[in-house]
Amino acid sequence: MTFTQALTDRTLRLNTRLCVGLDPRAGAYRDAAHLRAHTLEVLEAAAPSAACVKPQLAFFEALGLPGFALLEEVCAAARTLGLPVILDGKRGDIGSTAAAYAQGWLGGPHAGDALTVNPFLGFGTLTPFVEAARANGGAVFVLVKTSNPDQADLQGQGVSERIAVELARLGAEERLEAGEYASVGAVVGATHTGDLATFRALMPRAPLLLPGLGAQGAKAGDLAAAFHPGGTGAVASASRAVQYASGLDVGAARDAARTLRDELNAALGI
Ligand SMILES: O=c1ccn([C@@H]2O[C@H](COP(=O)(O)O)[C@@H](O)[C@H]2O)c(=O)[nH]1
Repeated sequence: MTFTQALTDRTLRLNTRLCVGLDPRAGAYRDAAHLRAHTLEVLEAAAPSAACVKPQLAFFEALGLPGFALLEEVCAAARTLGLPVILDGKRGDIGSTAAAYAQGWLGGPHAGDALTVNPFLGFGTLTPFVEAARANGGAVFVLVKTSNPDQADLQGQGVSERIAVELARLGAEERLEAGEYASVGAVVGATHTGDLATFRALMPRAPLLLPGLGAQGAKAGDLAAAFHPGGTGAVASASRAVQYASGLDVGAARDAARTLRDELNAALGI
């Protein structure tokens, strides 16, 4: 089963459109062992409410070698829990270096099922990522319009729309059954509620990753336009609002994930 098939399958089977972000912040813990234990506990607690999990590579890289070991553990635990893994690395470079990133993060020892990718260096530089994703049954989520206010500095002037059109073109290369999604997805901030319908329409076969739920102010009730009827085609992501819902209380993380899942479903009338 490919990443997008697994994501749709879990979305419908568990009735959840929530992506749980894992951003383990070293400063929140006594030591590395505490960080490791809490991160794995949150993952397990939130999993029943999650369609997928999104470890943010920056927080693992910041830990040095033990961070890579923990990332492998997180990916293995996610697979045991049946959770597709989106690595949030926002990689992008000239083509030959992009190929190395793609090899490492979509096929290497720390590989996820999907990777976030930065298109700033040009559409041609997406090719190694797309090829690696397709070869491995994985996916890429390309930055189209990020959730942060500063995105307007560079992503205005129709730039996001141009990226979306290119992603739709790439997705159209794939032979898909009805209800299936392409291996080329898009990151669209959940904070841009007024734009969700436009991007959904521009990229009909692309899975959408909507970060910004919770801590960045986006509300589950405002995201319905990103989904197809039946509640497929998108996942909304929350990291701090789950992992640190109430300090390091794992029960609160479990409850927060449940609440966000239910709020997303309520917005869709599901
Ligand atoms: O447009 C984007 C793309 C990625 N992110 C990442 O998602 C999480 C958000 O964390 P919260 O705690 O839910 O705010 C974080 O890892 C970002 O790097 C994003 O926020 N916006």
